Amino acid sequence: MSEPKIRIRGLKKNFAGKQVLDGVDIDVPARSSMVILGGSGSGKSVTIKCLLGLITPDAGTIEIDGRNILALPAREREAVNDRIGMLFQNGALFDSLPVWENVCFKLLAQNRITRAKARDKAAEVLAQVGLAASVGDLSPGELSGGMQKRVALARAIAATPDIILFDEPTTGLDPIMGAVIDGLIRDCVQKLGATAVSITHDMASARRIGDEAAMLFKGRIIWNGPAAELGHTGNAMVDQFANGEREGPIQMELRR
Ligand SMILES: Nc1ncnc2c1ncn2[C@@H]1O[C@H](COP(=O)(O)OP(=O)(O)OP(=O)(O)O)[C@@H](O)[C@H]1O
Repeated sequence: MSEPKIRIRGLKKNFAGKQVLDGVDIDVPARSSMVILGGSGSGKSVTIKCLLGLITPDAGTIEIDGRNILALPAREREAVNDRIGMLFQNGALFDSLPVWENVCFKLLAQNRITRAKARDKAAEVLAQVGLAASVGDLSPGELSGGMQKRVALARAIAATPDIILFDEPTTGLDPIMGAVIDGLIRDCVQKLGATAVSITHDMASARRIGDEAAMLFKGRIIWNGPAAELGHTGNAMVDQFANGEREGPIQMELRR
C-alpha cells in the first residue's frame, strides 16, 4: 500500500489532568476524504488543531508525506502549513474586509498575488463554489449563512492546498445547502486532488463527504472503516452513535 498523506500515531494531549487524546492513530490516504466522528468533547477539534499546529500534543507523531511535522523547525513547519487549508466551524471571515480580500487573504498576506490580480483570482475561486463575481464586493455581514460557508470554502481552497480541514462544514445550514456544501467538498478532493479531513455531527453529510470514517471515543480511535457503512458497521458503539440511539453501549453522562 502506498504511504498515507497523513499518518497520526500515538497522539496524546492532556488538559488540566483530563486525558483528551490518549493515543490517537489515524491514516488518511492521499486524495481521499476522512471524516472524524465522536461525541461532544471527544477531542475532534483538538486533533485537527494539532494537525494545524495550533495545539502542541504531549506525545505522538503526525507525518505528512512521511515527515513528522511535529519535529520540524518553525520555518519548515510554516511551509507545511501553507499547504493546508482550513474551513473553520463559524467560517471565521473578516467582517472588515470585502469578500474578495477574504478569499485571497492568504495569497495577499504572503505576497503571492498583487491586489490588482486578487479580485480576478477571487472571482475565479468564487465561481468554483457557485458564487457570482459580484459577491466579491460585498462584506461577509451581507451574506446568508450558506453563502458565508461557500466564501469560507473559497478562502480555504484559494491557495490550492494539498490538505483541507473542515470543522463542521454543514452545521447551521438547511439540508439542501448542506448537501451543496458536501458536493463542493467532494469536488475539492476529486478535482483539486486534495486530501480532506472533516469533523461532522451530521451523519448524512459524513456518508456523502467521506471515503472513510474514524470514530473517537475516550481519547482513542475505536473504529475506522468505509463512511458508507456508518449506521451498519457491526460495531455497536459506532452504530449507536451514527443512528443517534439513546440506548446502547455509550452511556450519556447526564447530571440529574
Ligand atoms: N485549549 C484548551 N484548553 C483546555 N481544554 C481544552 C482546550 N481545547 C480543548 N479542550 C478540552 O478538550 C476536550 C475536547 O475538546 P474538543 O473541542 O476537541 O471536542 P470536540 O470533540 O471537537 O467537541 P464538539 O463536538 O462539542 O465540538 C474538551 O473537554 C475541551 O474542554
